[in-house]
Amino acid sequence: MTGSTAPHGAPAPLLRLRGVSRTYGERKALLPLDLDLEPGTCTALFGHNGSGKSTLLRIACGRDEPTSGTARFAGRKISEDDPEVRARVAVVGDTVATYPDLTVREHLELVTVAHAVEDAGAWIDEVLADRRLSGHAQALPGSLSSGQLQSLLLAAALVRPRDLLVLDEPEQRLDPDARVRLAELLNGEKRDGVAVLLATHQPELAETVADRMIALEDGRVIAEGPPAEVLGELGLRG
Ligand SMILES: Nc1ncnc2c1ncn2[C@@H]1O[C@H](COP(=O)(O)OP(=O)(O)OP(=O)(O)O)[C@@H](O)[C@H]1O
Repeated sequence: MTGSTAPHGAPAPLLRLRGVSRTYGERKALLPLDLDLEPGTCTALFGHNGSGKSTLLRIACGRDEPTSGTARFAGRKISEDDPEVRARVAVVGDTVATYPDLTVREHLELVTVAHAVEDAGAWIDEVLADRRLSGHAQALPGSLSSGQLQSLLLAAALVRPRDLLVLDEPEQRLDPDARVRLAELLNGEKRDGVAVLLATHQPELAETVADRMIALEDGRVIAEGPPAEVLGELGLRG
């Protein structure tokens, strides 16, 4: 699915943003920027509250349209209304949205049915175990801790097919052990050829998983490059 190749032989970017900006009324949430994301790579967005990370992620997954510029996924304008985008782009948002009357397992079953996943039972068991949720499979969301709810959001993205994984601060509410396992998970996604785009407030996560880091401030790119270099520029590293 991700095997397209650019004319010069390098993998074609799965996600290509060109001159993308977003304005809300008078507020410039995002100034024009470019971003290419290739299969099997991870780009991390970093910046203070309100710097524009979620705005960029919403455009990248087709939930919002840029005020200017173009956002393309696999060569076509990205929109979450596009069945191909819904089939290939998995999103872990920054807010927890669950059905209060469905168990943890039923949430994941719902996702696998929607995405026509075959042999979903065993796969759901595996994802539940990886996210340390096996003992809560029959629990309703209201009885979960905030970290367990976050793990459920991650699990819902993992039980379905995906070529692009977009995550908004996936480390939030997770304990240190779960954060280490999150980094392992994202590196595994890259090995599987998934393109990963995440916003994070955790420099260690960016350094462990990201090939490229984009630091934003007031909607503007203030540093961009390998995470160690960007964190150095920001004075957040040795
Ligand atoms: N729907 C909206 N209407 C008006 N302004 C918005 C809207 N969404 C975001 N903004 C503004 O755009 C700017 C960027 O917000 P955004 O949510 O992208 O920041 P962020 O970097 O993700 O912050 P955080 O780290 O707090 O999640 C902020 O000034 C915010 O107030």
